[in-house]
Amino acid sequence: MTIPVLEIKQVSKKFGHYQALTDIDLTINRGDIFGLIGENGAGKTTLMRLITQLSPLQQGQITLLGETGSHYQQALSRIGAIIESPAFFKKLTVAENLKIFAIQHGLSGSQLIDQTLAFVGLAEKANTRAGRLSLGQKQRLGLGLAILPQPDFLILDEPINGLDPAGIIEFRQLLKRLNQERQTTILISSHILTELYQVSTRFGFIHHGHLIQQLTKAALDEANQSGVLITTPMVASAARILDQAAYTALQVIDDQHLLVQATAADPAKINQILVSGGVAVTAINQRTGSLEQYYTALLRKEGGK
Ligand SMILES: Nc1ncnc2c1ncn2[C@@H]1O[C@H](COP(=O)(O)OP(=O)(O)OP(=O)(O)O)[C@@H](O)[C@H]1O
Repeated sequence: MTIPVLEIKQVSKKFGHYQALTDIDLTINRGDIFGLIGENGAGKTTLMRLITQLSPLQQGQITLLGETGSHYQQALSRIGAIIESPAFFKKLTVAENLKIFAIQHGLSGSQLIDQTLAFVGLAEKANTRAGRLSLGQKQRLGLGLAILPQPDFLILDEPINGLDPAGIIEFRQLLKRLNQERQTTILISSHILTELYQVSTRFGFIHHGHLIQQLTKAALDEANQSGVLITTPMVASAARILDQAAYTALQVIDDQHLLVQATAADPAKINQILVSGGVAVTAINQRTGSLEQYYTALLRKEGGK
């Protein structure tokens, strides 16, 4: 059964005359890891700030964990968030930071703190001042603070920024464990699309404040099928000729690109068929689909509108 954790309806946001978000409709269901993708300034942080009420909602409706209006605050106590950089007291130790956060949130028990330290891999740094942690350890402390209240829903804005490759992998594993072991639903933004692809179960693309597309990982994989990518100024003729030559799984990506969706297709043979049919081929490549390619193609389409 799908249970919505977050329902955003027709949300728009303006800063003065600047329209930062326009008519956003988005539902995140329990168990999702929702990857939010967009260029710098697209509106990702603004959306997260609206959800967490760090910024006032001007237009539209947001329902969080089934609550809206005057009960929204109650729902907020059941979520964890890292928006922009994680905030903590630099002069206090890691354990003291967690303790203060626990007190602020009406949580008690050193067991919870120990558990959280172990979960984020900071048990050995419990008595280190937070300001002395490495960047990756700081990110983990940020995550520790966010998950301390055992939230149902976690909002993470660029949580892996600045991490080294090993740190990124560790962070990914932490998020997957949270999702699988504690059924935590996660909304995460990142510019590292290879990483976002690994961790997310659904994706949403924001462009100039519009949510231009949402899709599941399965749908993305299907749309992103590997195959042979043909670049040609004669896409329509190329498609007709290949169809006649029994290449039926064809995807016209845009007016310059055509994909033959068959992993076993031979680029040299396809090239020969096209050239002998009088089609000019600018380039022909074996393609392995990726989130990055999908996103680039989506932006190309948006740019062409
Ligand atoms: N408080 C504010 N006042 C005025 N403009 C703002 C404010 N906050 C955000 N904006 C503008 O709204 C737009 C969206 O910003 P936002 O921070 O949401 O983008 P983003 O998608 O998170 O980008 P990035 O990937 O760079 O973090 C930007 O053009 C930004 O300059």
